[in-house]
Amino acid sequence: MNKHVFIIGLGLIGGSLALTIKEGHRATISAFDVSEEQLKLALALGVIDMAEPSIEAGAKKADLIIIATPVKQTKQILQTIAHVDGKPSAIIMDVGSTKSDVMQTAEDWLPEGTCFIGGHPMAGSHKSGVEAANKRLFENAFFVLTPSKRSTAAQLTILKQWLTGTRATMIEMDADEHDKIAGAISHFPHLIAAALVGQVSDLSAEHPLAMRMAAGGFRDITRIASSSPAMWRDIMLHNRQEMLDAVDDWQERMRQIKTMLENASDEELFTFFADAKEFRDALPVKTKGAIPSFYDLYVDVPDYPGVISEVTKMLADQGISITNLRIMETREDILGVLRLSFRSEKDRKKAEECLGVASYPTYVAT
Ligand SMILES: NC(=O)c1ccc[n+]([C@@H]2O[C@H](COP(=O)([O-])OP(=O)(O)OC[C@H]3O[C@@H](n4cnc5c(N)ncnc54)[C@H](O)[C@@H]3O)[C@@H](O)[C@H]2O)c1
Ligand SMILES: O=C(O)C(=O)C[C@]1(C(=O)O)C=C[C@@H](O)C=C1
Repeated sequence: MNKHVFIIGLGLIGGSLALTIKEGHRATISAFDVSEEQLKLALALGVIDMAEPSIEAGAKKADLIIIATPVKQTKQILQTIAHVDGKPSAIIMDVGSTKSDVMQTAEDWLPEGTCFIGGHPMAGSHKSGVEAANKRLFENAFFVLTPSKRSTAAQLTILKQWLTGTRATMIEMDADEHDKIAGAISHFPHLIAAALVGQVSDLSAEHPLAMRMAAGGFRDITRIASSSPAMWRDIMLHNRQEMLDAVDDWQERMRQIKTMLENASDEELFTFFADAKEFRDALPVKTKGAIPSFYDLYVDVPDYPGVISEVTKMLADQGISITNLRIMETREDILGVLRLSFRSEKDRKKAEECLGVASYPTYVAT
């Protein structure tokens, strides 16, 4: 019999999951979203098969329910679902960036025997909405699952089968440990990115050139400050203690840096940067996960008219598709002024070979 998947909150993550499930399963996928616009768009883009008029209507018939709203709403939705007379075999999951509060709400509200498994794909974007949904978003990323008293090993296996199309690496983790790690590698960096933007924003009131001069370094470290403010407000409030601890730790680090600067301690400053570089360089580059790889290739091209079309034609002649092209405004630490993005490592390798034959130096950023 045809299975039914119901997604609540059809934005970037809900939409991307719908696309991955569609690929691997013959299931009807329906969704509910408070935004009718999102539902209309999702239907037009073929992301879902049908829109539901309410949470109750979709939850009643679903085999798999995915809650993909901001975390504050997820907790309210769990309370709504608790009153729905759904299929006894249904699996309910969420995709929220914080886990402890959500797991506690499921435990407090869902009736005995209802299956709930927490989820968090460690991949995303600063973009929101179903228009940004992408079936490859989770490829090679970690997908954290937090099983609970409300789930069995067999149900966890079924859920993993539903999620095979993500091509993500499933890992199981306790909610508190998840929140500690995600707090350090995702939540706190968003706080710092926004604070850095605030610092430059204040500076540009007096020095308007600051905004225009902002180059690769500032752009790289602050890309995530363009994310949804509502989503990040909720994440901060749902991982508040970890954030408070991280702020304390950060203040202590800043105090140490201040001392190094006051004392002009060149050796200590060198060690500070060298230690950071060593750890950062050791992060995996080929797989997604803590830091996603985008299959980018930097090409050092001479400065003459028509050079970009020469490069793109060369790749097109070899049947290699480019998913994105950017002319770098500054060279920074990367040689090459053209950044080409590809869909896969295989395409990037082919492009590297093709451009190498034509004597264009190419570089892969690590
Ligand atoms: N964006 C990321 O990088 C990322 C990555 C992993 C996990 N997450 C988590 O995934 C969840 C969704 O994030 P997103 O990036 O897809 O956000 P999004 O803004 O793209 O989508 C959220 C959707 O939920 C809908 N919504 C809000 N309240 C609702 C309600 N009460 N009922 C039904 N629909 C409602 C919104 O209209 C929107 O369409 C969040 O909990 C977030 O923490 C985000
Ligand atoms: O790439 C981005 O824009 C993200 O912010 C993705 C990111 C992250 O911090 O790494 C954001 C939130 C998530 O819960 C998981 C992934």
